[in-house]
Amino acid sequence: MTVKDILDAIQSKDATSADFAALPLPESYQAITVHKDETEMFAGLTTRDKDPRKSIHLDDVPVPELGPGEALVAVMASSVNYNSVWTSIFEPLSTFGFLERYGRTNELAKRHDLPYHIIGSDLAGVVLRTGPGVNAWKPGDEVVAHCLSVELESSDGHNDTMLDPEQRIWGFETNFGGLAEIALVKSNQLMPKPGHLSWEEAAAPGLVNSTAYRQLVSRNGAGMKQGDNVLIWGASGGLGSYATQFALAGGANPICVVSSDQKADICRSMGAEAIIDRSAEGYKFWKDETTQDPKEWKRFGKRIRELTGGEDIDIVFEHPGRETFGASVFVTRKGGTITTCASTSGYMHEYDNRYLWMSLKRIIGSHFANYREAWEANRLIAKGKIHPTLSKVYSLEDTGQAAYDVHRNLHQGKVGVLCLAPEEGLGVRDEELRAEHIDAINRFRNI
Ligand SMILES: C/C=C/C(=O)SCCNC(=O)CCNC(=O)[C@H](O)C(C)(C)COP(=O)(O)OP(=O)(O)OC[C@H]1O[C@@H](n2cnc3c(N)ncnc32)[C@H](O)[C@@H]1OP(=O)(O)O
Ligand SMILES: NC(=O)C1=CN([C@@H]2O[C@H](COP(=O)(O)OP(=O)(O)OC[C@H]3O[C@@H](n4cnc5c(N)ncnc54)[C@H](OP(=O)(O)O)[C@@H]3O)[C@@H](O)[C@H]2O)C=CC1
Repeated sequence: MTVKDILDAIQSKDATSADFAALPLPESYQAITVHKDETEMFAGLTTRDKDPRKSIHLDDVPVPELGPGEALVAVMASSVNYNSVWTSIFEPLSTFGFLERYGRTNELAKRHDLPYHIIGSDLAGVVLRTGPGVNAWKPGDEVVAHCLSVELESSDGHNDTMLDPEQRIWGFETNFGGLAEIALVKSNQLMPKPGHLSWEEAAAPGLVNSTAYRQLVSRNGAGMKQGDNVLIWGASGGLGSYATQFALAGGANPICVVSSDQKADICRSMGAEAIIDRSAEGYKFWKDETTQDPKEWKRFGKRIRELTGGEDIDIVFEHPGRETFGASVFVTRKGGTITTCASTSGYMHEYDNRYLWMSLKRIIGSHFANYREAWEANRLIAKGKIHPTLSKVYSLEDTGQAAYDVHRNLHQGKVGVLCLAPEEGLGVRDEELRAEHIDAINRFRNI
């Protein structure tokens, strides 16, 4: 039995759940990995010079044992997230530390502590097997998986599953991720695959869409409301392309920051009007490595006021971090909110606290999304209210190049990866809904 037999079953129109359940599992499968004995390979290099193409491997790996409450999924497609870039350059720390720590928690979790890390935090595919106690899903179900892995044995996470003390991001802080032909997930990560999308389109939004939903829309994040001026950094990037859609769909006013004409055009085509090209306008918030330039914050704020008819920002959707955070705090209106989920350019932020406290602003930390938020975000995709922002699609063996593109900011929106899917465009079940939204679905393709 090989993965080819699994693919044949997925592509046959008449395979039943019983047929999938009867398929023997292969002994091994292909997966994108990083290796524990290579974690020092980039020592001494700058972040920019660490090349994911050198650390990312395509390996044959054994199928992991299936535990209670878990599912093995045949992965048709996945996508590249920035967390896989971090893993592949071993920053800010090697993810093998996460796997070791997880492995120490219980007997079953020991499976995750291996000398290789199968990465990837998105998937679209078909359930192959479910473990004891799983009733909601069965072999043959077409699914996407969100990346929240929690144990929920502590009451801390019972109101908001992101607050579980054993909260992990699947494929980053756990093993057996989605950039592979088969993945292991907790069954509570599974959600129905939106029927109007192909495998690679369905695999694209998961992580970033859910994160943007919590960070911007949810009451756990900024709780955006109609009319809010929302400053969105990287507005055509992974997170930003969903934040922009949420702002527009929610009646807010996105002020989109991008770094090229092409990206400005993408934001315009999504429906945004207020756009700032940070490259063309040359903002330099730091005079040198340790000194910021408040004059540049003011120039940036003035530009925002020009675009808003004199208004300041209600919500900043932050993730670049050190480079932009001082400006973000400054341009926020009295009582406004800066919500942050990342620090791509550096995690030791500096800002002038007088502008925060004197103007009663708030900084909110946000991370991925809880079970419910991830489900709500996926529902919006399934209803055609929010669309995938898939640009380019790579083969599994070219994942290193795909991660390189994201690391070097050469990409637009989301970058997809075909895992078992032999070509793009497969897996669409609802042609009618697709036809209704085809332009929006294709907006980012091949640019
Ligand atoms: C969905 C996608 C998301 C993304 O893409 S996010 C971007 C990628 N992610 C990242 O870049 C984050 C990577 N992770 C990290 O960098 C680290 O993961 C953290 C900095 C988040 C945490 O580091 P850690 O080593 O796990 O925690 P500690 O707090 O540095 O050390 C733990 C030790 O510190 C003790 N401790 C914690 N809180 C307190 C306290 N309040 N007072 C005293 N001690 C404390 C603990 O007990 C423990 O101790 P003991 O080492 O002895 O076990
Ligand atoms: N905590 C969480 O749950 C999550 C955290 N993240 C983190 O968020 C960050 C962004 O992820 P994602 O959106 O997928 O990545 P992308 O690279 O797809 O998009 C980020 C965009 O931010 C802009 N940007 C990058 N650096 C800077 C800078 N120095 N100043 C201003 N703008 C900048 C770029 O747009 P442009 O050049 O057009 O301005 C870029 O396209 C990563 O660090 C990632 O790890 C992501 C998802 C979830």
